[in-house]
Amino acid sequence: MAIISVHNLRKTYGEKVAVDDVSFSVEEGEIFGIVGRNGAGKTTTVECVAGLRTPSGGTIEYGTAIRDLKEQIGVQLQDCSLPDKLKVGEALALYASFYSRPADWRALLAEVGLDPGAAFAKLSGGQRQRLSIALALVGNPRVAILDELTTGLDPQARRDTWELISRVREMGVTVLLVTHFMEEVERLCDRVAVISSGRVLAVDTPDGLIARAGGEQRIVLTSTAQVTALTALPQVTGVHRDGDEVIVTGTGDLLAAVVGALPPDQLAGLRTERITFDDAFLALTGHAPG
Ligand SMILES: Nc1ncnc2c1ncn2[C@@H]1O[C@H](COP(=O)(O)OP(=O)(O)OP(=O)(O)O)[C@@H](O)[C@H]1O
Repeated sequence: MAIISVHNLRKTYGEKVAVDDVSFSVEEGEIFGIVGRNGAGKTTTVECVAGLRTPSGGTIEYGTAIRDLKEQIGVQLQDCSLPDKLKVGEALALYASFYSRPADWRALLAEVGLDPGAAFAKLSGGQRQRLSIALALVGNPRVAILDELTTGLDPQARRDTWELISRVREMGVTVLLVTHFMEEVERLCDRVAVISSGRVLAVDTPDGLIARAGGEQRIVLTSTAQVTALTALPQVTGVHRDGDEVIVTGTGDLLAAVVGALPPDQLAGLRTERITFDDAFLALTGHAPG
């Protein structure tokens, strides 16, 4: 049963079409990713889902678990900011007072690993993001919308935040995650909608999207390899140099074809690489994420 179903969503700001035609459904209990580069329409889409913006067209349906958007959809939007001197515990207590059935905010703070006595100004980037997750959860929502949570975080803080997002799902909260980090999508999301210029290009599992990239494989060789011998192979779809390496992409039995086409001394350092969600994104949208 879908907890959120978006049908042909459109949102314009004057002449500007921010969201052109977006449709997707989020199942209860999943982490659903919305991925696309800057300006693709991700934030506008989730703001419409959260009831913070009025769509210009299309419909958004909610499952029976959502009776009141404000109560049952918790939102963490980009750039959370609070008064410098406000303490973490005070912020949680204040936000809890907005809801009819708030979570136990002390337990929530323990879960995200924050000291209730810490002042907002003293928090690191990662701690601020953990606070924003706690604020999104304090109303005991059924769905949490998390928008670009890990942008600007160092790798450790990003990994900690990913762990926390997994725990949010384990608490039974459905997560709608906006991101342009492909690694985040691969690690966290059950399914993902790829958005470009206000339109959905694909909705699938991360693995499904990778498979859609044409079942392409990639082989990396040292730069002494004879590129012309490779481009003539029917299995090869692309050859390009990247610094000291030659990257060969293709389909079918690419490895055997490449090994057969080159003398052994040119096969030194040969390795095969897994196609990543990054590659799939590139194949779908024609441009790199971010
Ligand atoms: N209030 C607004 N008024 C006018 N244009 C807007 C407004 N909000 C967003 N836009 C424009 O709509 C388009 C989609 O913006 P949106 O913020 O939804 O994209 P996004 O995918 O979330 O991008 P980002 O990753 O940069 O946040 C952009 O071109 C943006 O400049």
